[in-house]
Amino acid sequence: MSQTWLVVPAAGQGRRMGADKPKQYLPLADQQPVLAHTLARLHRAFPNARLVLCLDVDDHWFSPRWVPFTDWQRVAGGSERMDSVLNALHAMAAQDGDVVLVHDVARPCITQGDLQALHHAAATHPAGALLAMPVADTMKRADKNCLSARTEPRDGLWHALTPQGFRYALLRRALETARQLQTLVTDEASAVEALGESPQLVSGRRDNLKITHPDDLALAAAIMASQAANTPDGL
Ligand SMILES: Nc1ccn([C@@H]2O[C@H](COP(=O)(O)OP(=O)(O)OP(=O)(O)O)[C@@H](O)[C@H]2O)c(=O)n1
Ligand SMILES: C[C@](O)(CO)[C@H](O)COP(=O)(O)O
Repeated sequence: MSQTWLVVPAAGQGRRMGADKPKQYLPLADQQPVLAHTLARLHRAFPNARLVLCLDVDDHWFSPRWVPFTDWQRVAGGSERMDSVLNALHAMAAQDGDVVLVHDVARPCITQGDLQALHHAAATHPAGALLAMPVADTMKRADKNCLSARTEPRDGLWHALTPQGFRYALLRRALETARQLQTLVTDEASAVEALGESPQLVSGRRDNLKITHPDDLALAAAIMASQAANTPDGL
């Protein structure tokens, strides 16, 4: 029986947020930090999973009281998100066939339904899977003066979200290859695609917000309040 692993990249500095601490430690609903909310949602879906938490080596905000998992470890983050994830993969005592879900700590609004749907797709599709949502807006290409140069075709365009899930051996090979080629990837699926594989797109909720800019905090809090009010069996 393969094990499920959760890798949570949480070593970012939150520069675009511009706060006095990394955004994963900013208070959200009931004043718990973003990190605590994200881990609670992951634990509700996968209470027996093994958690690998990527934290900056100089992180002095983290507290283990926010980790509900019994089986967890922390690893040092890297200079880029992909380095943090690869550090986690190198620290895991995983089997090649284990399922690894990678989820941004900055996405606390993730729901149980999306988590279970993604996990099933990652466990059944050989090239893995990622939550994503089809582009619904007209897409513009800006020039250097922030003028609209042209409209990009949006047919078949999706926003990549997280979690993204893969068998351990495939994900480790993909990220190690990206590093060897000095290719900077901003998500795991990019590295897997570069191997010639095609991960499954799993249509996810549009409220799976990545907290990035200052106004995202109030938006995330509003989403979580709405989810709590409209999901009788919990989130
Ligand atoms: N070296 C890094 C950079 C990012 N992340 C994590 O990757 C996720 C997505 O990254 P992003 O939203 O860009 O977070 P930051 O890098 O913190 O934001 P910014 O780019 O504004 O500094 C976040 O959960 C972040 O903590 C990480 O673990 N290690
Ligand atoms: C992984 C990700 O959330 C998918 O959209 C995104 O690529 C993270 O990018 P960031 O620049 O590290 O926030």
